[in-house]
Amino acid sequence: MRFTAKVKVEQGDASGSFVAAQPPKETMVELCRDACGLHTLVLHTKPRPLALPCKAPLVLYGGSAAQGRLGMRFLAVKTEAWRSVPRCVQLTLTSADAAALCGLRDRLHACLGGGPVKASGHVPVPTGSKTSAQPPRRPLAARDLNVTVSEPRPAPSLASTCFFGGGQVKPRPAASGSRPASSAVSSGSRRSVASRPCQGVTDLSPEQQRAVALVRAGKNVFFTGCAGTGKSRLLAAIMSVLPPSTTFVTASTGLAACALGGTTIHAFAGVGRAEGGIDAMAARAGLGESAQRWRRAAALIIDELPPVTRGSGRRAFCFQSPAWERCVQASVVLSRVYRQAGDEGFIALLGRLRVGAATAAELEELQRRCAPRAGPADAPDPAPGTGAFAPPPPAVLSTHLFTHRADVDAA
Ligand SMILES: Nc1ncnc2c1ncn2[C@@H]1O[C@H](COP(=O)(O)OP(=O)(O)OP(=O)(O)O)[C@@H](O)[C@H]1O
Repeated sequence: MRFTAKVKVEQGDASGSFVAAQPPKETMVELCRDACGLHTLVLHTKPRPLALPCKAPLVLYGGSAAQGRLGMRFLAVKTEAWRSVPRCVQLTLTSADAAALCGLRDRLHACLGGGPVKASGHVPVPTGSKTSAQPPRRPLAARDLNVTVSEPRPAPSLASTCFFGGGQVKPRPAASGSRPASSAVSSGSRRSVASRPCQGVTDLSPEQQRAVALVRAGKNVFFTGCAGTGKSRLLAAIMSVLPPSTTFVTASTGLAACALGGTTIHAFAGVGRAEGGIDAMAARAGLGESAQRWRRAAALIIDELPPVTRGSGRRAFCFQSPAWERCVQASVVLSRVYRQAGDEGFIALLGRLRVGAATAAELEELQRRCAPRAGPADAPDPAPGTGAFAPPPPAVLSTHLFTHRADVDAA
């Protein structure tokens, strides 16, 4: 098939970030087959045509084709015109001839082995091409996301980070030994690890170095430790040895993800709110861009692993799941406390707090050091937005940050 449309071409680099865009131009568009039977989309641009092989991975955005607009994204393209590196190419076709756009959409969808085209929204194309000589890739299946949670066992830790390398990681070469020329890490909180300088790995403690070595070896690693044991610092060191284009940094809550400059694990996985059971989640994860993320990921970092629950079920940590045993190949517990070094009593108290073993006297002592609240000590928290809220004198008017939309709505 052959027709004319206004075509906007955007090019991305190998990591999928767009680096160049050409404004929409009236262009002859042709869908043809090459000698091997592979469908190729040819844009008759000048000085030479651009031929894009219609094989996986290709994502169609066909919901607006009937309104005269069709989008598509080709990943890992090597073309005659751009010989050097694999590219991501995104096309936006607009045409008064909506029938032609719908026809092209349906042909592409069909020739890639797709099912019926949805009337609206993204049209994800299965990643196996019937016409390609390559064997089709296995779609993501429920077993890829098997996270069945078992009966809880005693929780070994609270704040923790998990790294999944899956053996495919190609780490950056080992650090040269000197610290990079950038500012030092601020102590205290897990503020923006992503924006922190590359830590280098030589000034790490032996246990931190062991974790980095395991990551370099492509193991799936879990690391944890009390407050101030250098988890954030270790995470920064791990991130500095991994290639950013294939490393995905996630956390279980939006707040923790923001601090890392990453996304929530749900957003990365493409499972929405993780509703509808494992098969439904796997189906959602296998669509469009989330499937591409899964396939591109050589390393996955998950920071903060709070206990989770399904409905009114009992809360359980992910390391209490049988899937944990299958996935995690090494655990590292950081034992040396750096931040509170020298205050053994406080370190011990933080350790007990972490496992819920602090005594009533210790909790009282901590309460005593908190800023005073307005009103009687046992009064319930005033509800914001009800007019009952009064800033506590002499007061620090605090900002409330919520990680869940429901809490914001309820606040
Ligand atoms: N190997 C190390 N050598 C010297 N100082 C270190 C080392 N590792 C961590 N630190 C310092 O210890 C302090 C606490 O580190 P970090 O914030 O990484 O701990 P954390 O375990 O993430 O703490 P929290 O659980 O409270 O978030 C920081 O000031 C950090 O620079």
